[in-house]
Amino acid sequence: MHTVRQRYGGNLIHTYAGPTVLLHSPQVMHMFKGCRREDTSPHIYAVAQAAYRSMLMSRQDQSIVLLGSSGSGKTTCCQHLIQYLATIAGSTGKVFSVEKWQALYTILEAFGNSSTSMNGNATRFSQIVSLDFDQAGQVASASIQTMLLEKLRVTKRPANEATFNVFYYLLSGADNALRKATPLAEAVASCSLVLQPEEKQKAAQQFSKLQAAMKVLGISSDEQKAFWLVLGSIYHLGAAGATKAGRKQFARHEWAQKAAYMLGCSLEELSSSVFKHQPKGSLQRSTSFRQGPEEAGLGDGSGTGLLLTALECLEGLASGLYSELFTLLISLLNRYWFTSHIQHSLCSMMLVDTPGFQNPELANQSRGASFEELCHNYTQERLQMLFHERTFTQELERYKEVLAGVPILLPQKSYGLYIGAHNKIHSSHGWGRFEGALLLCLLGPGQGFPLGTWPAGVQFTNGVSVPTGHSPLLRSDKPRHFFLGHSYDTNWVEYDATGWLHYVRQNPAFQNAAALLQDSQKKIISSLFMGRAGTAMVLSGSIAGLEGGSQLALRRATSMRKTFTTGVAAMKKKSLCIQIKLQVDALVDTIKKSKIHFVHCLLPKAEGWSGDPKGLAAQRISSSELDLHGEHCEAGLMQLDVPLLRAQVRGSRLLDALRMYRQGLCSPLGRLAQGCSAGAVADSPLSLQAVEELLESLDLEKSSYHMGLSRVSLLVFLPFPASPLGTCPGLCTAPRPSGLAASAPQGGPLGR
Ligand SMILES: Nc1ncnc2c1ncn2[C@@H]1O[C@H](COP(=O)(O)OP(=O)(O)OP(=O)(O)O)[C@@H](O)[C@H]1O
Repeated sequence: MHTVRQRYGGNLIHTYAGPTVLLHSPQVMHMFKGCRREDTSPHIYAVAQAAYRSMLMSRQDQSIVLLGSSGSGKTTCCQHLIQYLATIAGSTGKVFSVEKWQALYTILEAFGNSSTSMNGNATRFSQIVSLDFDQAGQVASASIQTMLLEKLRVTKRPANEATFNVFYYLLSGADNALRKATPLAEAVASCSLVLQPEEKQKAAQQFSKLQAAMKVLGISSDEQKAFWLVLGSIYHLGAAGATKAGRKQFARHEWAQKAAYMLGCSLEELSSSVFKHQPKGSLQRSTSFRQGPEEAGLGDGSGTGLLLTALECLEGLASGLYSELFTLLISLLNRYWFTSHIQHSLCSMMLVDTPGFQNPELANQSRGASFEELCHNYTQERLQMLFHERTFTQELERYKEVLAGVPILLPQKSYGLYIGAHNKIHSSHGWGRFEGALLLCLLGPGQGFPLGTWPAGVQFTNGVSVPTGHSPLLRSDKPRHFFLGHSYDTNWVEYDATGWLHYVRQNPAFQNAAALLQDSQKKIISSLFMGRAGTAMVLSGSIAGLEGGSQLALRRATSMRKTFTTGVAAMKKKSLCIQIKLQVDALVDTIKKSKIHFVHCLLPKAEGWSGDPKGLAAQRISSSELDLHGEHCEAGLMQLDVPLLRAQVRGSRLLDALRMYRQGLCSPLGRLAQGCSAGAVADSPLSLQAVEELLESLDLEKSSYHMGLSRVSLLVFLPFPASPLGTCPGLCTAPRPSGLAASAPQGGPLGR
């Protein structure tokens, strides 16, 4: 029998396997309600509570940023955070019930998730879910902005990975009426080749769930039908394929004809949207885009060709259609959330969930990582950089005077990112000028760090010196492959740069998708897409969900648009690579204006690690960790991969943060201790005043501390008298509630 140990409210709870202890339930939520951060032990509800309380006390926007590897539980945590806030804060007019949030995630998971080698239901886009709170601390409105959708997944993806869930749901779940209304019969028949019977049954159930969720969030049956038509047309375009040589055209016209019918246009119109405006030229390869990249290839993988192949044109339109559909979906979801009480919102809580670190090797895959995976890793790195800035740099800056003379070892910045754009990568390094330029424009510009030196001759930078024999960028012995050391070299990812030139060029067919939908002869399609066109869709294809609603939502949208429209960005935004960087800039700029709470999610186990300690991933971590391979521990019923966990903890710089904490920084109580340990209290009247100000800035009640001449004493908190969770098995006590009720703060709404 295994013992599960869990701390709640500073009290260790013991329970035994047998009676199930729910870590996430309304009962547990109420244990955290109203608590202060220092009263609670680590739990995702504690983070939600701390952010909520901080927002009520300071009236400052808050954000909760989730970091970690793919499959480490970020989206799951995000859902728990929303459920906590929706339950504890409540909403005006009961508009924002937990059921409605569940409906939102059902829809997002259908259209934005897919099965990857690292996660059976991986998020393939980045999102900011914002809750706007009113004077009473209740949710008054909400909105969602999405960016970095992996739209090319509809046309090409790593071998053995799936496209977006919704395709499988639709093709498995469409009933007779829907099949009659949309010519999906052939598509449904061919889908049965892809899915096993039990998978098909599950997908069909998910389709019913999706339809119900769309109804709950106000998406009408006509609107839904428009969605199924566009999805069906994308599927048929894939089956139509494109010619291998000669004139650029569809390979199988009968499928293209069906796609045109579903889109409400003629075959000629569809054909010209896909292939027109393309310079004539010889075609190198072509096949159906439903194959993997290895099979499909990308015309000019050598980096020398400049013409788009017929297949690339087709990929452009199909991914453009999906991108437009996703943008519309987000717009419709926001339409629902904005319906009520929009004028009264005062502060926002932003929940940031992005696809986690991708490393095919962790899933025992021998392929190199793709460009899309680089983009997700880049986003994670930028968020980690933000963590570094907020946790270390700004904290030290804040207490610079107090800490004068106190030795603080600041962890170095991750240098995997900062490749100087102004340096040239020569072809002698094994990968082409274009791929080098691509990497540089994605990872480098404007970072403003001084130059370092890369031993192999390429100059790049990290803001600190590169340790001898180490480089964040290494050549692979495979052609057009390279390694990038993410998370301070704890997560080496091998990339395959074949065909990356594709991403520095505009694909006109992608741009044609919007016009095709707006000009559709099918009213249910054209009215929907025409209706949403305009200023709200300015960044269509990049950021979705910029419609106005509450003042706070408008402010966020304006801030994001600004990132795209000012300075150098405005001139270069036509480059797809720059667009990716700008999307991440917009994400980071938006949350930077708020108080940020970070949640680091850790992957407990990975196929590519635990099974083979001598695997490539293991060989590329430092020797001190190599010694510990094979060390696994059992916690409860789960096998943990200790070396993998250790690498993640190192990569997230959590230990450095804890060290800072021990030195007296990084938390209200820590800051208090720091005031004492630095000897600041008795040194001078000025220091004394600084400590007083410090204490005032913390939300500690005056009665909970005593300030003397040389030290500050914290008064011992009294234990909480009774448990409200008598019915919850295994939980014997609860955290001490603070004097301030979370949903009804003392001293007036949103105030002290
Ligand atoms: N605390 C947990 N305990 C057990 N399983 C969990 C926990 N959190 C998440 N999971 C499971 O792990 C899987 C991956 O979770 P999730 O999709 O939330 O990860 P993620 O970090 O968002 O991944 P990605 O970055 O790929 O989107 C899911 O099947 C989920 O049910």
